[in-house]
Amino acid sequence: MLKILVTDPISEQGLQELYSSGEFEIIEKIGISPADLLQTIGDFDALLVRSQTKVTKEVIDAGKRLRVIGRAGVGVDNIDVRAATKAGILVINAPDGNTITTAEFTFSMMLALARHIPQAHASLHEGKWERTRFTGVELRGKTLGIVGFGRIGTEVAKRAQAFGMQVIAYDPFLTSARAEKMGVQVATLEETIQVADFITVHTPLTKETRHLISDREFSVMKRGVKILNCARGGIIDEAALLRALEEGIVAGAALDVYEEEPAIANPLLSYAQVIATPHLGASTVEAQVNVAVDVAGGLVKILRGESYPHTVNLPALTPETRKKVEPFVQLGEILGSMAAQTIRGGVQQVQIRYEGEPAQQPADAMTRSILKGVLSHFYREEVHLISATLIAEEMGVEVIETKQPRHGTYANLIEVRLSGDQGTVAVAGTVVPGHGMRIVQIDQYSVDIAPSEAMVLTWHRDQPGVIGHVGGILGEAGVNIASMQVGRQEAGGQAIMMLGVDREVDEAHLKKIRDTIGMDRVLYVELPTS
Ligand SMILES: NC(=O)C1=CN([C@@H]2O[C@H](COP(=O)(O)OP(=O)(O)OC[C@H]3O[C@@H](n4cnc5c(N)ncnc54)[C@H](O)[C@@H]3O)[C@@H](O)[C@H]2O)C=CC1
Ligand SMILES: O=C(O)C(=O)COP(=O)(O)O
Repeated sequence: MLKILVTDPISEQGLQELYSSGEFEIIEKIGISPADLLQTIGDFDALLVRSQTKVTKEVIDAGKRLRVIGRAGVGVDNIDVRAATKAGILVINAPDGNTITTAEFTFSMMLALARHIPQAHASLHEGKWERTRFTGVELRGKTLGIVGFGRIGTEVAKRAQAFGMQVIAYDPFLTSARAEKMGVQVATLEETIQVADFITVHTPLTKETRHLISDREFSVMKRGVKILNCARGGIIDEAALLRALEEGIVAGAALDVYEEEPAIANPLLSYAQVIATPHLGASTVEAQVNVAVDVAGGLVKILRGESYPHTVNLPALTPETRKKVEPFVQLGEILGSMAAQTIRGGVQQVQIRYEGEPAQQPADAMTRSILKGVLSHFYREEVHLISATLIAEEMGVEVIETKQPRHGTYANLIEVRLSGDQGTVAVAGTVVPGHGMRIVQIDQYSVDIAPSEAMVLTWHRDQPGVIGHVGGILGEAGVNIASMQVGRQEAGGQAIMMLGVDREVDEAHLKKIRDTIGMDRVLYVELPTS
């Protein structure tokens, strides 16, 4: 039975999805220590976390059986996604379930910041009645700068507009058409933070967004600006925020997330102008049910071999697109594998040409599959669809894709051309509806043969008797020939023979074939046909 480890608090309703399927053994070890996690993870096929568990490279390396990591929420910065990708482990999340909750939370923080509610509450609890000390400001008429205009940023903008605020936003993916539709001004980061009275960040934490707001950015802000971070600790440089508070640039900050969590000894917490919560943005009953149900459903699907839309390290396809690309994904791996087994020496470049039908589809899944087929013959470890692109990049293999409309015999065609230190090889194939895959070209030779799990390829001079002779040797080896195809450019010239065989051919008999008169090269290849 597949085993799922749960290490952060996940809503019961989500876990119920897993338990009720009856297909998995579920072990809950909430708050497991990093050392225990390293000890334990090796027995599990899936890991389910929120933001507390740090899924480091060490954890991933120790997760020998791990196939999928599920994140009940949005941010995956607590997971070493690159290491997971390299290891062929799928990372999935649940980005839709906590958007409204987090937007509402951000807005609550903005109101609290504008009206000093936490400070006034604390003062009254201390027995003080300080009515003038906590005079605030209205949101109406103020400008809100939103950095990161994705799901949450967009919902925060809608709420701000309802409060009569002007919204200016910076997001590299925000088009002016969308901004206009939303009634939002699109701007650069600098413009956004320069004019805003309130600034809120809603990007993920990545290499690019770490310390996106630092000393330089604080220096251009309006004096007395109020700033919020309900996204991720580290997007705002905490040391720079401290300096900006000291200098009076920032009049107030609302923080839900910190560079280090739990943020027990964070110096920012000693500032009266800083209001702070312990990473509560997504903590509502509704959001926790939503994300847990979504991600648990995703784990079930992935472990059953089905698809789930929110894959972090593998582009997701709609069911219709998946149906269309699936045959080409299979063909791609076979072509890649065939090309890799026929090229002499190593591979430095993979050129892929999609023609006709596959050219109309997103190439990613097909390209990954081709790379898997190619790299599996050169890489020391197993190559997965998830890891193929990253491994090609790490091996320094250049990948070039081209797409073109149908212009020849075939309604669909994929050509894989490999180049390396000792030469080039090109293999092309097509999918014939109702008849399956066909290999239709090897280098300069046109052929037409169904790929089979085991094949013998010979390059020889076109002359009488070769086919019979090779057939005789295979017969002597007890190897049945299931299919055969010969290609040549001209009578008596160079030719190729491709034989689909029912089982492996041993080295001794391959050598006998090699010793046949006129034979240039003989290869036994195995293709990933199943
Ligand atoms: N405090 C909490 O409990 C919660 C925090 N979050 C955090 O909020 C983040 C955003 O969540 P969603 O809006 O759902 O994600 P999203 O993916 O819908 O939006 C993120 C946006 O940031 C933009 N972005 C990326 N790099 C950028 C850059 N360098 N500069 C400006 N914009 C950039 C993207 O284009 C995208 O539009 C999550 O990644 C997570 O870290 C999410 C939920 C709860
Ligand atoms: O979804 C996110 O990115 C969050 O930050 C929520 O984190 P949590 O699941 O509450 O630990």
